[in-house]
Amino acid sequence: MDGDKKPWDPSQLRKYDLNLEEIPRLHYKDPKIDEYIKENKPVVITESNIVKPAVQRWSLEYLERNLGHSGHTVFVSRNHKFKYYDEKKIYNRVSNTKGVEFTPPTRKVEMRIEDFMKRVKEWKKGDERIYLQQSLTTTVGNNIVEDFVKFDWDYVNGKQTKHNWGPLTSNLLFIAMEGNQTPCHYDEQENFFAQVQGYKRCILFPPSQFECLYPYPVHHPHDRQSMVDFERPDYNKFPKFKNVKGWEAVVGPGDVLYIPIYWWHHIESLLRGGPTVTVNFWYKGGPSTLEYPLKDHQKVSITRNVEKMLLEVLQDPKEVGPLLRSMVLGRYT
Ligand SMILES: CCC[C@@H](CC(=O)O)C(=O)C(=O)O
Ligand SMILES: [Zn+2]
Repeated sequence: MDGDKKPWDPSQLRKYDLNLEEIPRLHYKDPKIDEYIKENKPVVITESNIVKPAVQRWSLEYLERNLGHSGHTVFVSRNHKFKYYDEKKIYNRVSNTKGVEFTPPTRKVEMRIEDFMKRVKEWKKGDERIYLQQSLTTTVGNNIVEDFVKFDWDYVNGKQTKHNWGPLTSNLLFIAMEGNQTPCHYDEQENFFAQVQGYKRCILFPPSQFECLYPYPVHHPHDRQSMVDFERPDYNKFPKFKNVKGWEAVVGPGDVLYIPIYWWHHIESLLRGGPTVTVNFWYKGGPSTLEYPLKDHQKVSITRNVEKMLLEVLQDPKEVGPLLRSMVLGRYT
C-alpha cells in the first residue's frame, strides 16, 4: 500500500444524514486512554498486541482449517441488517401495544465452518446474507486456543482492574460478509471491540441521547435496539432523531475500539471490503455507586427498572404505555 493510499475510501460507507465527529485514536501506551475509559467515553486503541496473534494468523483459510468442526452459530438475513432479538421475549407473541405478532428479522442456524465459508464465497446479490457470531470457547481447534491464550491479557486485565469492571463474560468471534450491518443498539456491558481482518464502520452515541434514539420497550424482543431505521428515518414518528449527535471510527486490523457500557453503537462491515473478522471482550459493568449527579447510563438503567417493575405488576404490556402517559402528561411536562 503506497504512502498516502487509504485502506478504504468514503464510497464504501453507507450514506446517513447524521452529525458525526471522529472518535480519538490513541497509541495503546498513551495514559490518556485511561482518562477516556474513566469518563465512559469511546476511544480507539491503536498498535496494541491485544489480539495480535489473531491479526497475524486468522485469515479466512486459517479459520476454516482451525475453527473446529462442531456447528457454529450463524445468523441468516434477507437483507444486510442483522438486528438482534431476544427469543425469550417472544413469550406471548405480542410484541407491541397493538398486539401485532413479532416476526424475527433473522433466523439463527448451526453451520459448519466450511459451509459458512463456501456460502460467503459463492454469495450473489439477492441471496440471503449470513453472519457467524460464535463464542470463543474450548469447542474451537487447538491452534485457535493457542492464539487466544497469547492475546495481551495483561493489558486488558489491567484495564478491567484499573477501572473496576466486573468479570469478563465472553469473547465473541464475528465473521461478517462485506456490507453486513448490526443496527443501532446498546449493551449492558463494557466492550473492547478488537478488529482482526477487514474494516468496520462504528457509529456511537452516548446514553444521554436515549430520547433521540427511541429504544423499543424493555419487554419487546428488540429490547435495547433503536426503533429508528438509519437508512429511512421516520421523522414523524421519531422527530428527535434529527437532533442526534454521534461519534464514528472506521476500525481496521489491530484497532481496538472501547465501547462504553450503555453507549449506542451501529456497526457495519465496509461495502466492497470483503469479509471482516472481529473479536469482542464483554465485561459486566462495575458496581454502580449512586453518586450525584447521576451518570447518564445510570438514568437509562433506572428507566429500564421502572419499565420492568410496571410490566411485572400490570402483567399486560398494553397497559404500560397508558399508565406512564397518565402519570406524566400534564403533570411532569
Ligand atoms: C452481535 C453484536 C456484534 C457487534 C456488532 C458487529 O460487530 O456487528 C456488537 O454490537 C458488539 O460487539 O457489542
Ligand atoms: Zn453491541
